[in-house]
Amino acid sequence: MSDETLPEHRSGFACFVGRPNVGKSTLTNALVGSKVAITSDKPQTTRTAIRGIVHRPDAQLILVDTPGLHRPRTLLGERLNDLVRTTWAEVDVVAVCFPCDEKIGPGDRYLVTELAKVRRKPKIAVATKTDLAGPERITEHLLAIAELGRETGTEWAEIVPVSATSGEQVGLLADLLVGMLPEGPQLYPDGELTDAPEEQVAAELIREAALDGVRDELPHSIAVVVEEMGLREGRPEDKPLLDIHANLYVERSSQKGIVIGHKGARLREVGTVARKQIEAILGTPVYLDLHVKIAKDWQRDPRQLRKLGF
Ligand SMILES: Nc1nc2c(ncn2[C@@H]2O[C@H](COP(=O)(O)OP(=O)(O)OP(=O)(O)O)[C@@H](O)[C@H]2O)c(=O)[nH]1
Repeated sequence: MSDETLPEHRSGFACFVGRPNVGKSTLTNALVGSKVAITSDKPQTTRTAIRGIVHRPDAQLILVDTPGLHRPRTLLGERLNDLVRTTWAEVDVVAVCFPCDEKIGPGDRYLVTELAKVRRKPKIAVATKTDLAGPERITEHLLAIAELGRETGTEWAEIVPVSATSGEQVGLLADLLVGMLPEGPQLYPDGELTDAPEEQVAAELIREAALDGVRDELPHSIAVVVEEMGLREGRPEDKPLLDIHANLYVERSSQKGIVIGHKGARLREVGTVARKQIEAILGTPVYLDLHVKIAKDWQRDPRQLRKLGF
C-alpha cells in the first residue's frame, strides 16, 4: 500500500504581529471562528501567547498571538520584546498587520526593521480593516506597505487586504498561510480551539473585564493571577461548579480604589462580567472569588514579574 495518492496534509504555526490595536486578535478569532484570544478596544491587551487552532481537512494552522513590539522602557517591555522575537524564530510564517484606516508610521518601520533581521522566514503583510477604507485609500495603503518592504529589505511573500469583521478575504488569508506550512500531520486533536491553559484564559478574561472603562486611569497597570481553579467537590455530576480564586494586581493604592469602586460596586461588576465570559467559554457554571492586591511597581521588579508569569 502506498499513500502517495493521498492529498498532502500541512501543519504548523503562524503569528500575527503589528502595532497595538491593528486587529491581530480579531483576525485570530475570525480565522478560528470562536472567541479564543481576547479582543478589546484598549491597546496591549494581549500579553501572553494565546493560540487558536484552525482545523481543515487539508491542514492544521496554529495561530500564536503575541504582544506588540515596543521600544522598551521598562523591564516588562524588554521581556515582552524577547517573547515576541522568540515567537518569530519559532513559527513557520509571520503575518504583519497594517490597518487600512491608519498611515504607516515609525512604529511599523521599527517593527518591520526588527522582523527583517529574522532571515529565511516567510513574511506576509496583511492590510487589515478594509471595511473602514475606500478603494483608493486601500490601493495607496498597499503601495505604502510594498514600499516599506523595499526600505527595510523585507521580501513580502504576499500582501493581502482583509476585513476580520466583515470576513472579506479571511478565507484567502487562511489559504495563503496554510500554503506556507510544511507538510505534516495534525498536531492537535479535532475540536481543540486553544491550548492556552484554562487558568490563562480565565486570567485574560478577568483582566479584560477589569480594564473595561478605565482605559485612561489604568492603561497597563493590571495583572491577573489565577491562584486556584478546580471543580468543587461533592457536586452532582450534572451540576458541576468551577471554583476560581484570582488576584488582580495593581501598582498603587490609588489604582486599587479605582478597580474596587464605590463600596466595591465596580469590582462586583468586573466579577460578574468576567464570570459570565468564563462560563461561556469553559461551559461550566463558575464561582469567581476575586481579590485586588497591590504589587508595588510590578512592571519594574524582576521578582514580581516572575511571580506574575512574565
Ligand atoms: N472595522 C473593523 N474593526 C476592526 C477589524 N479588526 C479589528 N477591529 C477593531 O479594532 C480594535 C482592535 O482590535 P484587536 O483585534 O483587539 O487588535 P490587536 O491588534 O489584537 O490589539 P492588541 O491586543 O492591543 O495588540 C477593536 O476595537 C476591533 O473591534 C476590522 O476588520 N474592521
